[in-house]
Amino acid sequence: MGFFDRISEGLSRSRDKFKEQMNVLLDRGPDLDDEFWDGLEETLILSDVGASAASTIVENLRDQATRKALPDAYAVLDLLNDQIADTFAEGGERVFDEDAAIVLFVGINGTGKTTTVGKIAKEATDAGRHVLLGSADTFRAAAIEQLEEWARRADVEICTRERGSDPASVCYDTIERAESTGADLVLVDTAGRLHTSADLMRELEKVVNVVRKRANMPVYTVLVTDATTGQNGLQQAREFDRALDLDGVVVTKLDGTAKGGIALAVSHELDLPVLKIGVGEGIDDLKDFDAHDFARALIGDFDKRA
Ligand SMILES: Nc1nc2c(ncn2[C@@H]2O[C@H](COP(=O)(O)OP(=O)(O)OP(=O)(O)O)[C@@H](O)[C@H]2O)c(=O)[nH]1
Repeated sequence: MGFFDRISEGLSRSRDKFKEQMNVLLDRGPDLDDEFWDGLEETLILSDVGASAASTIVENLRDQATRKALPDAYAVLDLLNDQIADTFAEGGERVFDEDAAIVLFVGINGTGKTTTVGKIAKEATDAGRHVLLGSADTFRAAAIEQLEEWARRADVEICTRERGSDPASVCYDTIERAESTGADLVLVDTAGRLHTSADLMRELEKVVNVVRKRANMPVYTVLVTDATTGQNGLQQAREFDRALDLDGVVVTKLDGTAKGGIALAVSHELDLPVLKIGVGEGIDDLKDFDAHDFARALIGDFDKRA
């Protein structure tokens, strides 16, 4: 199944929610009055795209409606998908397209960091890259074994230390190993932590700083966020970005959530490109992000004139 079919299936609940609210708004007629614009903004906010993205989208559509003398709400809705796509931050290609890079995966507990590292390892190996995994999640007992299992499935090497070890030391070992083996994509799994825990966030900052100082290739920090958490994901992203200066975001669990709009909220408000999306638990359930397909899957098409 291609990206669009997969994401379209996954986001059907988000799309149904949006459609239902839009239909209520359109029932009063297609006039481009203040009630329509306010209603559109509210519908977007209720779809979890965030207040900032919703306001940008409506402002730009209003501007286009005036410039192009659009006749009615349906003409505006024809432009909505493109406008949503344009509201995503751009520039994520470099993270996985560098000749060599270290990518650290961070986020709160259970968002899918380990799973995402495993999926990316497989994808990158299949594309001919020399991948090395680092298990800096030394906190959770099963995390090391879980990543080892993913390494086995993806057929890549992994650096680990026993549970309770200093995560920064694991990163050191991993970088040394990458240098000696010539690995060109190093994926580091870190322990999940609440963005509200100052101690744990400081620990993560230390790990990232150690890697940035020691590494001889570009270092990227990527937030793994779970779409099912909705608006809470935005607050998490703010805190992780403040602490680590993130480079991008992977949005997981987009299969079957009504809160898929959160991907846009995080990307737009924090200017973070969406690098990949997770649409299931399997090794192949990771897709490259395509803003236009995503917008189409989130909103659907609106042709009620017929
Ligand atoms: N449906 C679905 N489940 C996912 C996806 N990504 C991960 N999961 C599931 O989410 C659960 C948590 O995934 P992990 O990879 O262990 O999460 P983590 O962030 O490493 O967890 P901690 O190390 O405890 O913070 C597992 O059951 C995964 O199978 C996805 O895209 N869709």
